[in-house]
Amino acid sequence: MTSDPTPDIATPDAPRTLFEKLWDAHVVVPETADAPAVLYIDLHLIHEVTTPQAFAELEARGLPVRRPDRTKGTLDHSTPTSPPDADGALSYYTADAEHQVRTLRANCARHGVELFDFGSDHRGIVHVIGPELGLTLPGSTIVCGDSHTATHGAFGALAFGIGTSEVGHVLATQCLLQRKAKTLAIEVDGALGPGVTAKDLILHVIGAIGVDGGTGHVIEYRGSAIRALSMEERMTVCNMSIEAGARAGLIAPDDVTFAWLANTPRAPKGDAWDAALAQWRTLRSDDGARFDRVVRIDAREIRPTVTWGTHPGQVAAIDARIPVADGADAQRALDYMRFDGGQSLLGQPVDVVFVGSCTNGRLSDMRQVAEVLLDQTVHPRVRMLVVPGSVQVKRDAEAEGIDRIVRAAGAEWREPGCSMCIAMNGDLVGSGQLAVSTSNRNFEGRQGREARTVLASPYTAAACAIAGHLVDPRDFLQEHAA
Ligand SMILES: CC(C)[C@H](C(=O)O)[C@@H](O)C(=O)O
Ligand code: SF4
Repeated sequence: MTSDPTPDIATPDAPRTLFEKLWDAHVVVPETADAPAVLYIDLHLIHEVTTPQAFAELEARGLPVRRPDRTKGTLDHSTPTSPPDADGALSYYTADAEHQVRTLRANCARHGVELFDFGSDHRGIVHVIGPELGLTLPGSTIVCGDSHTATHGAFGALAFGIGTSEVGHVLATQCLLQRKAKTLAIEVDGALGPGVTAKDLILHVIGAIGVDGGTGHVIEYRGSAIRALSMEERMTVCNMSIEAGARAGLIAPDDVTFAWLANTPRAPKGDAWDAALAQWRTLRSDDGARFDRVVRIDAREIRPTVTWGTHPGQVAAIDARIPVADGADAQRALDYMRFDGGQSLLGQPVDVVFVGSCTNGRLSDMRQVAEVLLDQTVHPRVRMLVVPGSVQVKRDAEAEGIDRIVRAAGAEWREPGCSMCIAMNGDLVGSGQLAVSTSNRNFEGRQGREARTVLASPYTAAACAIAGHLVDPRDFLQEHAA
């Protein structure tokens, strides 16, 4: 990795970065020394966890939702991933979980907001359904009361995760108060090796820049390795921008983006599509545009990468040794993970494997898992859950027979939702158990009390499920191919 800061000089007609173009196009009132800018928001996505108080605030002030047509709701965090019983009843983990769901349903009905409820073909994790429906569009501003809203930046949308009080502001005004962020270009060049995925790339990047490496910045991912990624892989990368502390992540839209969007139900059609496309093609950083900071990464150096600690910056290549603690934080992480510095990651026993989440719960992730699980058996010690990110992902995967491959291997094929990524719905990792997880956070207790999380790619997760311990997915994929 190299890092060369560029001077912060801007003239009115200077070439602009993609972030600056998106920013300029949405400023309603420019920022001053005393006040942040007022930004117009094109799309507000909402879910059951961060909206009850926001709607209550609206009610208390007697305000309507300003743009119900630009607000879309889904149920994902607190939802069971087991199917309804014979009477159609769902088994919620807690009364609170059920209450959140009922509250969002009532709020959406009262304010005329479309909700992708149970029974809807469009329900799923908020960051999976926005893109797959074609709600997430290049050049737009998107907010959601959820930190992984950065995912939508993969389409060249400026997408911020916001807090509950901001959710209230956006519901009431369709605007957001924001200070302009700095820009960080992460240039990844070269080709990824076989068995090395977008997840490994982003874990490697966060390891290189640190969990606060993006603080105060909007990251634009650039370079030949990024251009070569599929749309779903780009979402995996942008999704984890927040884990590097960034306000948002961006990838300039290109033909890969446009081809993906052309197949979505709600993207513009006909003449509106042609007009949109012409505008979308201008959404790139101009040659010579200045970034506040540039970091360069060589994709050829990236190996399958996992976390060994308790934040997403504590990473190592799967075939490397766990680092020896270089301070109290690292030692605490090692103690929590019950790892010794200097040990090999390979061979560490695994109890649970979770495939899903807004990072890796899309069809291509399901396909990679099926590729590894085909004609194999999950190790008897391991509980493996495969949770599609949306109803559509589940249907598409089932149409390809992926559910049958998953079940035949002895893994569970569940209903869509956030599930074990955050364990709010009762899909928990047991105390002290080691989980290999395709999600994005490995904080203490994230997947259950004293649960130990190793973040990994779908290939790595599936290979570990079969082996019953941490393995290099490349060995597995090679054996398979042979
Ligand atoms: C529940 C929600 C507010 C939270 C977030 O903001 O990200 C969750 O999605 C997470 O991943 O931790
Ligand atoms: S899948 Fe996980 S990270 Fe994504 S929105 Fe749900 S809880 Fe948050």
